[in-house]
Amino acid sequence: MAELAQQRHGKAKVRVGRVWREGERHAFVEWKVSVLISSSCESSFISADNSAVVATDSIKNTIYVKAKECSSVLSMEEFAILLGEHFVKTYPQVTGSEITIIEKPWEPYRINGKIHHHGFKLGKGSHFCEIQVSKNKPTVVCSGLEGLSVLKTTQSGFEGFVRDNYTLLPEVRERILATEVLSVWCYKSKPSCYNKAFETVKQILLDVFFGPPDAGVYSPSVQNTLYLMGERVLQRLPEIESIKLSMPNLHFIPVNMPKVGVEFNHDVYLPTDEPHGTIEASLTRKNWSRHSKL
Ligand SMILES: O=c1[nH]c(=O)c2[nH]c(=O)[nH]c2[nH]1
Repeated sequence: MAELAQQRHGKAKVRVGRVWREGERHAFVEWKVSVLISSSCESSFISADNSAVVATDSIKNTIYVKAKECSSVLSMEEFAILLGEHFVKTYPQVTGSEITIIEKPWEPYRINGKIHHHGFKLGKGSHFCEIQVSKNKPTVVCSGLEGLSVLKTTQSGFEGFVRDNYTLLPEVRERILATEVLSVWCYKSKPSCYNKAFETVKQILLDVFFGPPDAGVYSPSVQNTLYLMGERVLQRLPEIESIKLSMPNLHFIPVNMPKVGVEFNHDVYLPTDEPHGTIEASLTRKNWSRHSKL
């Protein structure tokens, strides 16, 4: 005979994106929420009687319901407390709950000291370079930026694409646009300072992605935004010969579960990394000639 010494169940790593759109500036958080509840449901383990089990699927749904109910911005600690209390208060058989939340450190984008109304950035991105030295060819100098995560909570849509028997995606003029920018550019002449050129390119990419801090700029597709970002770099930095941009479309899926009281109103999202759209392009100057691997 075995003794059931301890048991818990719950749902782990439930991803939630929450946007609050009151006021002129949007607030946004991205959380990964895990819940474990202690409850008297030993009989589920021992004798296959599930009558006391709060399904882990319901636990997951509850996270989205509570995120929806939070009508103004709150800290993850406050959210965890109200979520944990919900399980303990709602179900007589639940004696305890453990809530763990990890928050992605999205921060509002700042342009010249002004806070962007709906643009967010994660980290700074890394600077890298790729140099090719040959005996009988000029040295090729390419620099790059990787891991620059950016997100805007509005001013993005995607319409007018192919609709056929395989299409489910609705056309939208309002969605979250999130990506992690990877870019490599190659020089045709030496800039006065490589580090300064890197900072300028990064600033241009960010400025074109986000648009002005108050109104932003509408993105009709990742493709168009990517092109405009690269084009602006070639316009502003004559020493750059070509630029490649790769921008995954990191989907924020609307959470719409009317049966449990979550009607999507551009507020609660399921953030995803995989699968993601893959959008990439290389831009060169019109009279560009030198061989490059771009
Ligand atoms: O900006 C986008 N470009 C696409 O090619 C695409 N495809 C898709 O499903 N969503 C999007 N969004």
